[in-house]
Amino acid sequence: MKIACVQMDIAFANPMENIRIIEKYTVEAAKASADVIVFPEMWNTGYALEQLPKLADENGEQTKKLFKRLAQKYKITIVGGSVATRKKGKFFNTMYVFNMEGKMIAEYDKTHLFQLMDEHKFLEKGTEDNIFDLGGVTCGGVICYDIRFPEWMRKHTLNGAKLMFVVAQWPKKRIDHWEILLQARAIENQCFIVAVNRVGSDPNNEYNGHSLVIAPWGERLLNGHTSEGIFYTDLDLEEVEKVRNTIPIFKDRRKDLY
Ligand SMILES: NC(=O)CCC(=O)C(=O)O
Repeated sequence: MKIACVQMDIAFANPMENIRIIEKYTVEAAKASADVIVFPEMWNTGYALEQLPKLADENGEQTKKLFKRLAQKYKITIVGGSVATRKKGKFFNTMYVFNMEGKMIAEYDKTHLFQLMDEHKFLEKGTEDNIFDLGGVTCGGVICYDIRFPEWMRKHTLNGAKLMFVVAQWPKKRIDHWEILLQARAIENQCFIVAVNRVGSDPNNEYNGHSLVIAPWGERLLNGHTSEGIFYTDLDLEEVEKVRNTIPIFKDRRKDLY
């Protein structure tokens, strides 16, 4: 599975410009024969939370139309980062996943809202997990702050996920937490993690990428460091079973105790 990780800058409060960037990177990934492309968190608006009433995507319609068209045209699966949406008058931070036939296979609202960036003042919490199938591989997807909740990632791996996608706008000042938490989540769940963060800045934060791909044994297969651009990785998903057979944590865990 060849995966394209898009470590992009995000134009603040400018969805049209961000759509242009998304399309540009999708063309580039298709030319490189990637199977899957992954975008960062809230790529349509950035953290322009106060402007959501005028900027949020109503029922995600604009994003869904875009992803359907791009997935079909370029024959690529889209793990769509996340976008600011409005549903029934409330705002959410929503991930959409489209397969290469252009069919939507997942919709997930971020479940843990990050108070330090004021999400709780503007957004609603999601209530469902996020499991989907990519060519016979069970995958999961979470958003940024969600990775601080090991129980949430564990729930996805207990439900079969062998590959977890993480999309983020994780600021530079806590980038060491990002790297350590992701590596721990991969090791403790014995799964692949593909984690995409943005670069650039907004009025409140600076972002320095460090998109990571981590193997189930914990090796870092890719680090986007600080550059803006697209990074590719090829995953051998059989690694998951090998690691799970070597140290069988899913068999050894004490369901009778916790
Ligand atoms: N956008 C986010 O959820 C940021 C999470 C974050 O920075 C953290 O430290 O956690």
